[in-house]
Amino acid sequence: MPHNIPHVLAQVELCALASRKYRTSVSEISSYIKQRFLMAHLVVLPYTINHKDVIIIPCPFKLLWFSLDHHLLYFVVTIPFSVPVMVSLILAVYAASLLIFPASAVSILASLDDLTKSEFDFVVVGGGTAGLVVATRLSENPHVRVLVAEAGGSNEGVLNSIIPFFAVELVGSSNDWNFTSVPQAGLLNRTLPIARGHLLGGSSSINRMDYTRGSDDLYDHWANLTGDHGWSWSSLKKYYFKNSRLVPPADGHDTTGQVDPSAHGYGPVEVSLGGFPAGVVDDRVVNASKLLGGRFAYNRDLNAGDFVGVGYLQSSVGHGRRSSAAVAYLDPLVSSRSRPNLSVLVNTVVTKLYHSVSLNGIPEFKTVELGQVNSGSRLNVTATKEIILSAGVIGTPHILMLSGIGPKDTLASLGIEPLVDNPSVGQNLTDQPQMLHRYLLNITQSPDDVLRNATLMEEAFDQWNTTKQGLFVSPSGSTNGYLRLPENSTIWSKFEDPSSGPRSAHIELIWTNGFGPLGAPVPATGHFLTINTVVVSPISRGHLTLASSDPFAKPVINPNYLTSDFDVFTMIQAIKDMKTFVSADPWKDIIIGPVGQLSTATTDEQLALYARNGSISINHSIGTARMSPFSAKWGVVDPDLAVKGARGLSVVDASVFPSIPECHMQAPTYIVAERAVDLIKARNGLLRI
Ligand SMILES: Cc1cc2nc3c(=O)[nH]c(=O)nc-3n(C[C@H](O)[C@H](O)[C@H](O)COP(=O)(O)OP(=O)(O)OC[C@H]3O[C@@H](n4cnc5c(N)ncnc54)[C@H](O)[C@@H]3O)c2cc1C
Repeated sequence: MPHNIPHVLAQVELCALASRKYRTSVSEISSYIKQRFLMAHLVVLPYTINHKDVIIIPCPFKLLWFSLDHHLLYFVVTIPFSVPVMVSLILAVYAASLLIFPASAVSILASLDDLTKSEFDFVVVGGGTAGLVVATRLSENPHVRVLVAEAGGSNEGVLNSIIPFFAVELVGSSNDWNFTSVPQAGLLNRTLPIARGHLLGGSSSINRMDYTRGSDDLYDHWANLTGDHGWSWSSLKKYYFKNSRLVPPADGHDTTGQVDPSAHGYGPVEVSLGGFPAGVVDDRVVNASKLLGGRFAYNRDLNAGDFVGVGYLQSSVGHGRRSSAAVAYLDPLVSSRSRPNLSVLVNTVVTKLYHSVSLNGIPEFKTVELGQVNSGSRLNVTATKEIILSAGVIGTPHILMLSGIGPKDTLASLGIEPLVDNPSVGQNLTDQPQMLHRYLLNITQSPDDVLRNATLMEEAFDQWNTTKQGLFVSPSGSTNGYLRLPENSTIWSKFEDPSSGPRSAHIELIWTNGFGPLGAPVPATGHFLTINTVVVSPISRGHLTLASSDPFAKPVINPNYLTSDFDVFTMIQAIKDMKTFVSADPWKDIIIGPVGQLSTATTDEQLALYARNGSISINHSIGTARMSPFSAKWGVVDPDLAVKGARGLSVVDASVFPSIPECHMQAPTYIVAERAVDLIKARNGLLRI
């Protein structure tokens, strides 16, 4: 067959192009394409339309077009003919595509006054981690009009959000909602700051960037809890792959044995290992893990399904810069001036949702009320197909209750008309308590030098600015470990295992070279090792409720940290594990001793007091609009993420998690959002393939 050679050449060309685009290996892209298209023969001509790489793929059987994601558009056309006919057809498709994709851009609107339209197919409330996935994916279809309303401002030029090392500077800044918990009974009545991102990208723009998807047990547990196999590990794999891709660390070091490339996908969020490895700490962590084995055994890639062991931390960082939902999903559309059917309105608070009609006593929500801080003005917009709440674990239940969806008596007591009596709204608030511990090290150089010296700080900044190399390319900490409680632990006589299964952990340890994170005052002398201990499978549950019917008043937040004896026991075990770990041989030449209360707390009673005195939030709250089976009387959304007892309204963010992932939350949030897009498309007749 004369066209065999072009077929082969073209397939190679497609792989090479996609490989360049996704900065991953040609063989990975090749195997992805084979899986995805299942086509034996392809002829491919790549070229550009409106700054987008477009690939024409003639194949023998089909004529259809679809988009793989917002980076690449694929046109698949039937070409059983000669080359001239094929070229004519390609030109025809090109001309048609110019009509389909006119050269205009996504609108980023700075205030309500800039909004010229009042009707959209979908209104997404909150331009955060999940919200931007939903909005950018739904608007891949040029006929679908999407509005995102985000309370915070743009992520553009927010240096602390761009430079990985400065992440912790964002907490407590104007890019943080700066919530505060009520006094915590389990923490000696201390109140705690609760951070949430207040800018495009939401918490993915201010988080520590640890990128962990949790174990296969976790998602299988979710499938059991919700009665929907679609939430299982095997079903969700494609959505995880769709979210992120592995890129080389900023310093380009050889990562063989530090990560499993086959466990990673091809999505827009860039994920990498530490690009400024702290050899003095990292090597010792890995050596101690290999030496101790057992509960501390080395795990090459914690994101490959088994989430127990010690390994190299993966972060949502690419080429020395944070890769947030805004950077990965939205910014490419802005810079390529594409997606005119997507409007993103910033500095705008969603104050309430209104229902239009009630069918069989079930209210249908179509109207979103928009407002601005320090302004009484309000504007209503309509979502003809669906309103999607992606305002996060605090914002989402807050808006639900303001709109009359929540515990009837609470709403009525605040003068809000109860439309859907649902006592689960705002309940089940679950977060992981963490502590930071310090050891004094016997070394002469560390990041602490930079933190206490303005000139070195400036030099490090210049290095990052000019070369995207050096200390600032990574968040602090490049190794972590997930441990299960010992099987013979005394706690098992009192509590059932709250974890998702044997491949999920109870404890996390994170090792950081230096007194970090920034924000804590660094002592004038000395070099330090910081270790975080985290209870990742807590039993304590909190709740959130309205303080008033004023949409700008902050809600009452009670995470109830360390109110379960299980959580206190687990934190104590975590501290003991940390001590065991740093007493291993590889640390002997370097550790002088613990700093502060850690050095005096030895008995369980003293450690419990130390834990209650020192625990803070790791900002991993979930579960305030929990997902439950269709028939369940508890829960806020069904397994398709539609709000129970309402029409036209769904929730897509970390508030729907049916149980707490024993990991960090951004990857599970992205996974939920990527699947949610298909669920929303399916019920609105928008699925093309
Ligand atoms: C300081 C910090 C550190 C963290 N570290 C990590 C980490 O290292 N790794 C990890 O995996 N996870 C981490 N997390 C957790 C993780 O980032 C979040 O769980 C996840 O991003 C939540 O995504 P979301 O879509 O549910 O909410 P968000 O990303 O918070 O999005 C909600 C959006 O809605 C907007 N919004 C809220 N209310 C309204 C309203 N009324 N009107 C309009 N807009 C509104 C918000 O401004 C925000 O942009 C961290 C979180 C924080 C805060």
